[in-house]
Amino acid sequence: MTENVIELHEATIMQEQQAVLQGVSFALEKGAFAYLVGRTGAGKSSLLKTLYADLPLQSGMGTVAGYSLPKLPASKVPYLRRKLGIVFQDFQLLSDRTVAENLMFVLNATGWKGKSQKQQRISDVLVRVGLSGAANRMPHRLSGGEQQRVVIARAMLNEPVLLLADEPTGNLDPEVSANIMQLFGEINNAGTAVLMATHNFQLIEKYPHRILTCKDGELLDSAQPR
Ligand SMILES: Nc1ncnc2c1ncn2[C@@H]1O[C@H](COP(=O)(O)OP(=O)(O)OP(=O)(O)O)[C@@H](O)[C@H]1O
Repeated sequence: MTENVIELHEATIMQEQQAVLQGVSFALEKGAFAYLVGRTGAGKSSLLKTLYADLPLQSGMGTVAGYSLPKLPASKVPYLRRKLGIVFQDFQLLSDRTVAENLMFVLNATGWKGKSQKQQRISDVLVRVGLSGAANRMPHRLSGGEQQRVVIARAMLNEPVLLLADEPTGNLDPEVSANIMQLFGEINNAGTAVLMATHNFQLIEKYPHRILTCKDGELLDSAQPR
């Protein structure tokens, strides 16, 4: 049986009291990779926010990582987020802490115990993103691409089943963007599903995957052409 990490059925994606997308139905299987595209304001970020329960799902059905979205109580949101890795365009690292301290902050906030286990996990994720030497550096001393790798390492701390990325290469030059895409590919090959919003069609051409398109208030799916 295939497991889906995302299932939406006839969902309406809302901002304030306005419907941004209607009749949204799609599933993303465990370990799959899909892009989310569409013009500015088409609803990509709103859809992602709904998936990580930053916006409520008020109409339609939806589950993410096994959590049912409609009426998800606020007390359950941290448990859902622990199953997800979330990566944004602007790096959002704590600027007054080292790379390792940024990662430790998340481990402490998500209930990890044991100093040596935590240090080991930090070391493992930094190796995975190719930054094993950066643990004691301050974020602003790193390049944009390196900072984004730290953000990806942070997103991987709790071994998410799903990585949600909103314009993760938006501020990076083409070569660094390609490196970040290769890293997403490795993470995906290791079994984490990825849903990535992007405007970068060169990357999509170079690394082809299923494409979900926000258009005219609907979500179109390259896997289900009309
Ligand atoms: N916080 C908010 N409050 C009210 N409306 C919002 C809010 N954020 C976005 N919107 C509106 O929701 C619609 C969808 O915006 P959204 O940010 O999801 O689009 P997007 O496809 O991610 O765009 P971009 O590519 O520019 O990031 C837009 O009409 C936008 O003006």
